[in-house]
Amino acid sequence: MAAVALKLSAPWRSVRLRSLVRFSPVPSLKFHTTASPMMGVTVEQFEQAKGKLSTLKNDPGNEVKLKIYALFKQATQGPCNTPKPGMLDFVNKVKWDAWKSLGSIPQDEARQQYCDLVGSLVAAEGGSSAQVAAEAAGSSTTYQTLLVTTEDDITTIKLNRPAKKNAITTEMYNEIIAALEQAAKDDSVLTVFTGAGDFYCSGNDLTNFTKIPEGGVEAMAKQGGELLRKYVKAYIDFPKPLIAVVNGPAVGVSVTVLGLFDLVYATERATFHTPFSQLGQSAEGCSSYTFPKMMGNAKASEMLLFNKKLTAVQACELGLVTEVFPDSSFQSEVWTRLKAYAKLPPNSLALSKQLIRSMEKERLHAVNDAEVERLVERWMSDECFNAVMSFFQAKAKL
Ligand SMILES: CCC/C=C/C(=O)SCCNC(=O)CCNC(=O)[C@H](O)C(C)(C)COP(=O)([O-])OP(=O)([O-])OC[C@H]1O[C@@H](n2cnc3c(N)ncnc32)[C@H](O)[C@@H]1OP(=O)([O-])[O-]
Repeated sequence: MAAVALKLSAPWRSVRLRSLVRFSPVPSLKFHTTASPMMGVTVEQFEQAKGKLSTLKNDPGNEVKLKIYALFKQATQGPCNTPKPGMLDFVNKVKWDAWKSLGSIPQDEARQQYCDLVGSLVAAEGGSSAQVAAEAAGSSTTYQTLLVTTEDDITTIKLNRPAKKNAITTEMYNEIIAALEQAAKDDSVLTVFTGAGDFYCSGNDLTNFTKIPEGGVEAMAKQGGELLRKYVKAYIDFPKPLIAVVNGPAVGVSVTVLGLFDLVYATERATFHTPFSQLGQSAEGCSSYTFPKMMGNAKASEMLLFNKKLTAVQACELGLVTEVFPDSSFQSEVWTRLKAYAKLPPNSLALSKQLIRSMEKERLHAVNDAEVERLVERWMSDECFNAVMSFFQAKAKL
């Protein structure tokens, strides 16, 4: 999609660009209610976000404009069910693709994402209370793969590649590290991780293995190892309460690092899967230490060696998840609670967290180093190569 969208490039406010953003049928929104907050966004807030869009001075780029268009359509009309435009109808085809790529995400989730995205664009231009967290240090970093916002003393880092089930690309690892560094420094009390769309995260993006640098597979494995070490370190050293709002299935590295969070809230729809041996790989995210510690060797081995996928309730029984919520009330219950927690004295919270973690820090860094060393070897193995190839030949799905 990116390649086609680039061909649409036009200056902000040009006729062609306007046709992308304004194309949306604005009137007659089909909401069930006009007042009740759904996932924290009211119809009024959605309308305000729509109004703010026209005040943007800078062109956010075609990728973002398509995303805005798609979220608007999804928020107001639901999933895309219209016929696919013909191959030669380029503009309508990329718009249709963008809308279709949102799959079946609910209208309230789309409305939330729409407001988050518009809010972060407005904030990046310096005009909103919904501040982009990355701006705190004076540099107006915007993220390509994340939505990062700070509101009600909570910095939220939302993985934002719903069409790829939030699989983590190399760029995304780097952005998450940067977002965590920024959240550690900003004024927020809590930092929350969550995913856009119906998945929390499908783990490491397997296309990372197909980008072989000049030094070949060995260089790719070494660079990947360094990035992973830095990534996991960012969680180990994170100084404030870190909370996962697991909005759907979670796979691989997104599950293992949960052992480094302070609270994990999950919808009943979530599952937890670490299919390392199936992929010819080995445990990471400090899970070879945190999982046996929290659930005992036998249960941890079932997950880390034998790929057992846990339901949210099972993960809660084993101590990986703090609490499970019905899917229908997940967002409202969790956010109500988090907003109340964010009013607690911030220094007391941070210091207590650091006390709990401090005994473990050195050990966790050592575990991270050892796991990365094993993985670098694994990534050069035939077992791993064959598993990744099977995925791309569509032979294998978890
Ligand atoms: C770094 C440390 C070591 C490793 C740690 C790990 O995390 S190990 C764990 C590593 N993780 C895995 O092995 C998970 C591999 N993924 C799967 O097995 C399945 O996609 C699924 C079960 C997650 C979802 O099945 P579903 O039928 O509900 O949805 P769908 O399949 O239609 O997906 C929609 C689109 O997303 C794409 N996509 C999704 N995930 C990935 C990914 N990780 N990568 C790349 N792409 C991914 C998928 O190709 C498709 O793209 P398309 O065709 O539209 O261009």
